[in-house]
Amino acid sequence: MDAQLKAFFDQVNKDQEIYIERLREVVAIPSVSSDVALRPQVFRMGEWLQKELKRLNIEYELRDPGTHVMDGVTLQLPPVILGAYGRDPAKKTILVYGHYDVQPALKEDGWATEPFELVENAKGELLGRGSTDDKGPILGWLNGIEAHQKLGLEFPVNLCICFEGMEENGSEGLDDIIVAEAKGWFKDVDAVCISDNYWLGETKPCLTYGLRGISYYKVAVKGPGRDLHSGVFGGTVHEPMTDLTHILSKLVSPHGQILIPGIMDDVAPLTDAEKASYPSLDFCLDTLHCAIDAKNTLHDNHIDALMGRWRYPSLSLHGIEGAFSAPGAKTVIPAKVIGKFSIRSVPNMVPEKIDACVNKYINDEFAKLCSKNQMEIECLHAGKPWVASFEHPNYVAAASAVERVFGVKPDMTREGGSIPVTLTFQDALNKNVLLLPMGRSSDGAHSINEKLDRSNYIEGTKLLGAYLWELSTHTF
Ligand SMILES: C[C@H](N)C(=O)N[C@@H](Cc1c[nH]cn1)C(=O)O
Ligand SMILES: [Zn+2]
Ligand SMILES: [Zn+2]
Repeated sequence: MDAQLKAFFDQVNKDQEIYIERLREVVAIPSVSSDVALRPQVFRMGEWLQKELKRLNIEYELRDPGTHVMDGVTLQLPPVILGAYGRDPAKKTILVYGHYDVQPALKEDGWATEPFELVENAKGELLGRGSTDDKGPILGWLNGIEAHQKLGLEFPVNLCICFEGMEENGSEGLDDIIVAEAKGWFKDVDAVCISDNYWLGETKPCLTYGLRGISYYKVAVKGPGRDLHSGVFGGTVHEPMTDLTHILSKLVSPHGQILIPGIMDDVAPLTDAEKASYPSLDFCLDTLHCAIDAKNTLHDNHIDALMGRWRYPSLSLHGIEGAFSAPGAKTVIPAKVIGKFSIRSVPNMVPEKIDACVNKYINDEFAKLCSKNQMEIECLHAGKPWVASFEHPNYVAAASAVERVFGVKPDMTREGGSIPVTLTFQDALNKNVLLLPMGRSSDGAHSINEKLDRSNYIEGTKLLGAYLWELSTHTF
């Protein structure tokens, strides 16, 4: 295996410019799943991937997740792409999942460069929406296959692929497809790997065994039949913005404490073993400050900060649709406003209980206002938290691969973000799931100036390949 891996690593080094051009091509496709106008671009990105699978002789089929309603419009959901590279019964079959949709991005949000044009800066950062989340990692798997083909090297495992285009928008329809394919396309799967999260810091790779869940809400308040002049009507009407901001201010304290009764009841207690696992992690407050480009952290020690990030729930306010947000001093009373917030959940919280607590509390708080406006709460999507066993050979193989590529043992981490489908894979396939991140903590996923460092992309491509080689030597 050593000789094959060396050849593979050399090939990846040699082809790095090709990989970067490939990343440039996919970043240029604005596959934003949460934007009605950009939905065709998500399909375009799916087509790009299908072409690539064909080029690499990867057998594939599409699954149609159906339609959904977004912003009052019925839309076709982008296809789930199922691939199979090799079906040799003598080899292990590893399922890799990734998503080809991205978060929204506008230059005027504060990007230094055009978000959908890949730019490499002097620090070797590849800037562009989706570079780290999750187009770079998806390409990492495909680049690895290409490198093996160029070398005429037999692939060490059968690779089963599941790429979806709705992860950033609730993975609508995917759970049903996974359950339906558990005894179909996924029937031979031995283990699952997802590369869609980030290192804890800047230098040390990690393996991730936990994710928070997410329950995403919108609260709409509507009053007058149209927007009003605040000079003419201010002081005469119940203003929707006033009601909404009052409700939003009751959800979470400025110190991050969730104020909804019952929400914290099911949070798994901290065990001694878990407590003991924090000090050895390669993480400090400076790492966090560097990732957020500021020092306004809630906690004054890194262990509490980590716990706040991945083992306790949090509630974030995201925005208000319909509110005046342009420059200038428009004197409007918006007729309808929609507040957006989400709760990141942890073991043993369940979406149904979260939903019951949120609905009761917001209805009670709105009733206290005695407002003549109308208020409606809707959960847009919900996914459960996930924690796996990292004793499994899937993790052992990944740890060996990290040592081969980076010369260090990885940290074992959890993640504050959510990939709801992770738990579905674990439960429906009854197989171990591993998160093997490619990018760094400072990559700015979902934020402005998202990037993937050239070294993370290239070494990460080696890591994904080395992991498959390591897996081929384990029995499970
Ligand atoms: C961790 C993963 N790369 C990610 O970004 N997941 C998203 C999923 C999501 C849910 N609603 C919208 N997006 C996240 O954690 O926000
Ligand atoms: Zn994301
Ligand atoms: Zn992602």
